Amino acid sequence: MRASTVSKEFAAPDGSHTQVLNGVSFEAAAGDFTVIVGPSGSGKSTLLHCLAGLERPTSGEAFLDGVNLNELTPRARARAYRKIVGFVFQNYNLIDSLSAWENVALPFRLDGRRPEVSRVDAALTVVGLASKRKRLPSQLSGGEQQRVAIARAICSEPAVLLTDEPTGALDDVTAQFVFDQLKRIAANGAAVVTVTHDLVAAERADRVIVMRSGHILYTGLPIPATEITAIFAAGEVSR
Ligand SMILES: Nc1ncnc2c1ncn2[C@@H]1O[C@H](COP(=O)(O)OP(=O)(O)OP(=O)(O)O)[C@@H](O)[C@H]1O
Repeated sequence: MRASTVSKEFAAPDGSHTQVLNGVSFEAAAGDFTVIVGPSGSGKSTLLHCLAGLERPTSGEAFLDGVNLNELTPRARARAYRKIVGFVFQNYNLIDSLSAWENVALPFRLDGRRPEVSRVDAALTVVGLASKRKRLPSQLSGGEQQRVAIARAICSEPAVLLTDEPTGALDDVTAQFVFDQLKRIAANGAAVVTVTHDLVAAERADRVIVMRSGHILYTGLPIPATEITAIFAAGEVSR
């Protein structure tokens, strides 16, 4: 997945405009676990939404498997996303009336296919929820619901996995576990892109992107959390 000079401007009802992304470019390579960090409001989620096709960039392009998404019809774009991209966003989008297992199996049903039982079971095992597979979302904690959403996203073995704060509702140990799983999914060949506020966890990624005010200020190998904080504060790369 590649973003090329992506900009995004939001229009307010009073006619004013907010420039949220300013010509952002980067590539998330297959096999890499890329983490996006930045202060609150720096444009991380907006970037992820543009990559996920949920927001249309004001200008710039996003490429999936080398295909420019702007050049596809909405239907072809939706199909490309369903086939290639998995998402975990902040509101986990679980269906209340379905069990954890059924929620994880949902993408198969939406695709008109019978769920592959072994894959659904394996995905729930990866996130440590095999024993709670029959529970409804309302019978799970927030962190467990988040992990069901992760299991659902990884179940279809997407080539690109986009996750927004996947560990936001988790304790440190479980968060580390989830990060390790994301890293493993990348090591198995997917391009995994994760937005997080966890700067220490970011040190374990393959690549880090540091954003501020809609710009990418650093992209490269992981750097210590203290250096990232310095970039947030100074607005420039400290090395
Ligand atoms: N639909 C919208 N209309 C207007 N402004 C928006 C909209 N969505 C986001 N913004 C603004 O864009 C800026 C970036 O938001 P975004 O959610 O991308 O930031 P973020 O870095 O993910 O922040 P956080 O870490 O707090 O989740 C914010 O100032 C936000 O208020």
